[in-house]
Amino acid sequence: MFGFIGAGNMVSALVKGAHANGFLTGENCLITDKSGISGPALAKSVAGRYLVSNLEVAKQSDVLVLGVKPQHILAVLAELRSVLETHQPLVISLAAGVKLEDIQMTAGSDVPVLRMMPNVNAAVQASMTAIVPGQNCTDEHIELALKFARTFGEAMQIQESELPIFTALAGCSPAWIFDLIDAFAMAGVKYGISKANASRIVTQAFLGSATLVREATETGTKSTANLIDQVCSPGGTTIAGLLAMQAAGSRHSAVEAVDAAVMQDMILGKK
Ligand SMILES: NC(=O)C1=CN([C@@H]2O[C@H](COP(=O)(O)OP(=O)(O)OC[C@H]3O[C@@H](n4cnc5c(N)ncnc54)[C@H](O)[C@@H]3O)[C@@H](O)[C@H]2O)C=CC1
Ligand SMILES: O=C(O)[C@@H]1CCC=N1
Repeated sequence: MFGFIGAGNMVSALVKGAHANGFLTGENCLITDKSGISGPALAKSVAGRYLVSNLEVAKQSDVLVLGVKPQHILAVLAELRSVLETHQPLVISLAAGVKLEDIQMTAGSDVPVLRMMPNVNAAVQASMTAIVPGQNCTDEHIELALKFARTFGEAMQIQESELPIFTALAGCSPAWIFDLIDAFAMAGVKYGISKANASRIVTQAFLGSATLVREATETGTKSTANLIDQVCSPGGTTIAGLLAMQAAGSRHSAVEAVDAAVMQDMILGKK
């Protein structure tokens, strides 16, 4: 049985993806949340069960996914500690920043705990998800977590020290990419194209470009630099635009975004 505490943006995306895959069904999915609004709606959408109590969900779950904000996760775990110690479900934390050490200490020293960092693209089964197992996780726990994560996209096991940068590059980057898509679409609007058409055009450009990069790098045929050269005709429109974009700080702004996200991860971990 999979239990979810919190039914906000991330859990909704993840449950939707795993349900579309057929992994989560009405039979193996329990959901609760504090608002009492998003939880019942999410449970209904996947024919799962909504329970009002975090404790009840913890008691009935073999895998317990904590989808509350980082600021709330330790309080939620503390409230569940005695049930977790007796029942020992695999506890999966989605929280950015909050360290395994703190999760373990609050959940109980024998409880298997694991950090998972998915992203909102899980809703369309296109997440890039990392897992970091805690000291009590067996090979079976790790396999189960990877199997679960692969129902809503790609997954990899990493070290906890790599999680801040993974969170920036995979967890946060969808928002940055949505913002870029919106910015290019607005430029289209400036030149008289409707926002809907401009968004459609730009979205297809992002999709196609990502697909091409993946194919070229997986087959080892071309690097991203080769692909850039392929589009920039000498004296052409692309090189003029690319140099303008770089002069405006596009490369630097990508690094700045990552630096700020990594810094915020550290701040969340200290709270
Ligand atoms: N939104 C995203 O793209 C990603 C979020 N995450 C992580 O996922 C977690 C959830 O983030 P979001 O879904 O964006 O937040 P959200 O604010 O959309 O959802 C939080 C949910 O937790 C529930 N909640 C709050 N306190 C509770 C309590 N005491 N008991 C039961 N339910 C409670 C709320 O009712 C709500 O359903 C965070 O820890 C975040 O770091 C990780 C990767 C990506
Ligand atoms: O903004 C956040 O803190 C969460 C973690 C990664 C994406 N959203």
